[in-house]
Amino acid sequence: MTSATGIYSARMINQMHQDGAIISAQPFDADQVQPASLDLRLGTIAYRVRASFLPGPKTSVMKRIEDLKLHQINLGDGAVLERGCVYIVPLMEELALPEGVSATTNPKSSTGRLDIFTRVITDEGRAFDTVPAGYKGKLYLEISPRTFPALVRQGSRLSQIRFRSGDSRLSVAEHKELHAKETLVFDDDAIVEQGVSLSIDLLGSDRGGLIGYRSKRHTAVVDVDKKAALDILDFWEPLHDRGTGELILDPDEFYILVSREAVHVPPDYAAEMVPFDPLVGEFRVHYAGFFDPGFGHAGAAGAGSRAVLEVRSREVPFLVEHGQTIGRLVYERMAERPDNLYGADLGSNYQGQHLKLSKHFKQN
Ligand SMILES: Nc1ccn([C@H]2C[C@H](O)[C@@H](COP(=O)(O)OP(=O)(O)OP(=O)(O)O)O2)c(=O)n1
Repeated sequence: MTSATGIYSARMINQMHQDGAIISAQPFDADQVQPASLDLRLGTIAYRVRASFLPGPKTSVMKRIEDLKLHQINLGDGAVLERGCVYIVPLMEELALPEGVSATTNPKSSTGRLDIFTRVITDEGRAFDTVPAGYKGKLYLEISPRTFPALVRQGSRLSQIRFRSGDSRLSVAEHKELHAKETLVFDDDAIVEQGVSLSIDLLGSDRGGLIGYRSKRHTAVVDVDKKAALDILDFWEPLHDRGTGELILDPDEFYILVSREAVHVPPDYAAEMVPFDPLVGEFRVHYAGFFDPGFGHAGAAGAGSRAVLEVRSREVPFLVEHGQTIGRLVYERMAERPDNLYGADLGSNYQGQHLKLSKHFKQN
């Protein structure tokens, strides 16, 4: 195994699996290892709990589940997870990480686009979605569908994990340098600081004024494992610009919007979208997410790819305007260039996307 610092590539993830650092009773699914991440699979049982929690030092997740459990559900034949309820599911993958290798987890983009709130918890964990270096033990997924009831089963993949050694996030100067060389966002006025800023497109000029979607309430169930199965209009209300370039976010609603800028992740890098500024608390990109090496890369048929924004207002109705900054893409070095890039024959769902709902909907 190479000792290079940075995000682990698909090859290095497979190597960790062979070396016993990632343990799973069942072999990986064919497309489970992505260019710079591994999808995590649900195990056989979901525990419905009264409240979300972090175990903290000296406590295991199972111990907390025993205290907070309402009932348990077998996922073997599939089960519907209800809106607003909190479930904890032990995952099929376990870890025995070498010292110096840590990991972070994040909902898959498809999960975020369905407003299914998910976070990974570890034994003795003090933070969500954070796996400390050298962690040995099980992984658990907290799941809470916020908008649509979700049909899941053993093996469903709702979240993903990224491994890294050291910290290879780029500094301000390195972001500026990489942007000058590779163009990270296609915008003449790009703001490049600790990451590149992304703003909202509320004109939809290239889509006949379609600016996004607002979720409907009281819908049918979404089967998380079925692609292109659902009619958009049964679940979403399309939103059109009426010449103002503005939108009032209702705090009780969930929105899918799109970035104004096309984005680019060069092959030797991975990126993560984070809220623009935690102090701008009125609205946020809800789940943000991992961006793969090669996303938006012309050499992987990605030129022009936009970032999809899952947006919620916090407490009050909040007016957002075309071009308003909403998120930040922070770049990190890969430990090595992945053999395959996002979009290059990997069955990737979102390469080259503009405004795009999750893969579960029939796209017109
Ligand atoms: N808020 C976000 C998060 C991610 N992405 C893009 C960049 C990612 O490289 C791509 C795929 O992300 P995931 O791997 O998280 O998504 P899925 O696993 O659901 O899709 P795929 O099967 O295509 O990998 O989507 C996006 O446009 N907007």
